[in-house]
Amino acid sequence: MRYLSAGESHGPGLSIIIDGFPSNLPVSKDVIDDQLRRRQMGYGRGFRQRIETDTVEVTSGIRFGKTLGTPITMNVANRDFKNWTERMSVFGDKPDDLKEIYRPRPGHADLAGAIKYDHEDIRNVLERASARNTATIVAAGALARQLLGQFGIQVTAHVVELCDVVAKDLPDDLDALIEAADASEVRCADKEAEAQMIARIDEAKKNGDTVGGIFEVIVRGCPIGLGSYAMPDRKLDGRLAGALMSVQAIKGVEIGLGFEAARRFGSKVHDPIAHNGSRYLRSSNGAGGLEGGVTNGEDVVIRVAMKPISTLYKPLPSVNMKTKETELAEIERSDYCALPAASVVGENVVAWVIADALTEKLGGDSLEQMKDNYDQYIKRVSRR
Ligand SMILES: Cc1cc2nc3c(=O)[nH]c(=O)nc-3n(C[C@H](O)[C@H](O)[C@H](O)COP(=O)(O)O)c2cc1C
Ligand SMILES: C=C(O[C@@H]1CC(C(=O)O)=C[C@@H](OP(=O)(O)O)[C@H]1O)C(=O)O
Repeated sequence: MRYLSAGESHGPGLSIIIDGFPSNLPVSKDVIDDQLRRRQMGYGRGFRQRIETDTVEVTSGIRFGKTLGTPITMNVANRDFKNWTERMSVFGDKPDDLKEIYRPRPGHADLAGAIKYDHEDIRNVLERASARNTATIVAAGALARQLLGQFGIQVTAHVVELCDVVAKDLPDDLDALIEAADASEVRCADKEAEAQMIARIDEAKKNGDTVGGIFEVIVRGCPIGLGSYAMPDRKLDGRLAGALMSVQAIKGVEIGLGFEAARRFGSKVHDPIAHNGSRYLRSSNGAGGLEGGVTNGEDVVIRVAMKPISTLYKPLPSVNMKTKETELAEIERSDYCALPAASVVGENVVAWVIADALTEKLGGDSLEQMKDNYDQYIKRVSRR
């Protein structure tokens, strides 16, 4: 499966075209819209989310609520465009009084993008570099989740650290963990930590500053054998890390114990193998469900680090690219913290990659063929 996405943050809208999705999968617009709604939420978001109420418009690839196996086109409108019609006009003339951006914001694509694409007005860079684009990625992930649901695979995420606040008291049971995260304004299942996290966001806002943090994505129900060790680009750990790292502001991905594994002896890292009479299982999951780039039947567990939002209301020094004078960086309307939203993006990105690996494993033309092949495969697995 693959996709191409397009769209500027304050242009008319965003689009995504998905290719390779199997046919005959019942899909619901409500499920997609619900994921889009979740992506907009979270304490610390800026004013933009009060303007937008994201919903998807599907213009190809689905008929009578089922996928056709042909390219699926999904569009998400930018409600804010009505406030930008002249400044973001597609074919109109540039307004004489247009305020252009010349002072790149550290942490953004502004400087490198303006030089790379020969843009004077940095808006030409930031419009596409913006994380607004994650709305379409989430829409694709929301379709993928519906495919995964047919095979009992569930993808969830929750916030484990925000700035220097660490969630400690987390429920062991996954359903309870997710219920608590869903009820939290910062998607953190530890109530005490949640209050401190909210305080950190308030502190950042008060100081014209921003915060990031870490979220964890958990995939339950993955069969053993997704991905492959045979070629580097088929390794599922690399594909997951690559997809997550391509999300705006994501700067680190750990699978299982991740960096902690490097600090321990092997005997305290690797997961002993047992058999309970019907299947192989592990007494620990330091590998995070992936060995050799292949799922091993345990939960896939990934931790993802997001840097603090780059636009600072109390800006850092920059350079005016017109005059080369030292000036403060541009201020663009901005979030203070988008970690809860990023965790929803992460969930959906992971859902996409796992669905891609599943269609690869099972043959992805129709849901029926996938199901037949899944049943056969699971039978074979149970005989090993
Ligand atoms: C959901 C989400 C919302 C974001 N909101 C903002 C924002 O309001 N202001 C901002 O400066 N950066 C925001 N970012 C981060 C920037 O888009 C990102 O840092 C920038 O494009 C540079 O890319 P890089 O951090 O991946 O290098 C957001 C990121 C995500 C995932
Ligand atoms: C629009 C979204 O996020 C935007 C991501 C973003 C950035 O620089 O990445 C900057 C802000 O844009 P604006 O200046 O329009 O408020 C965020 O609001 C969204 O997530 O829907």
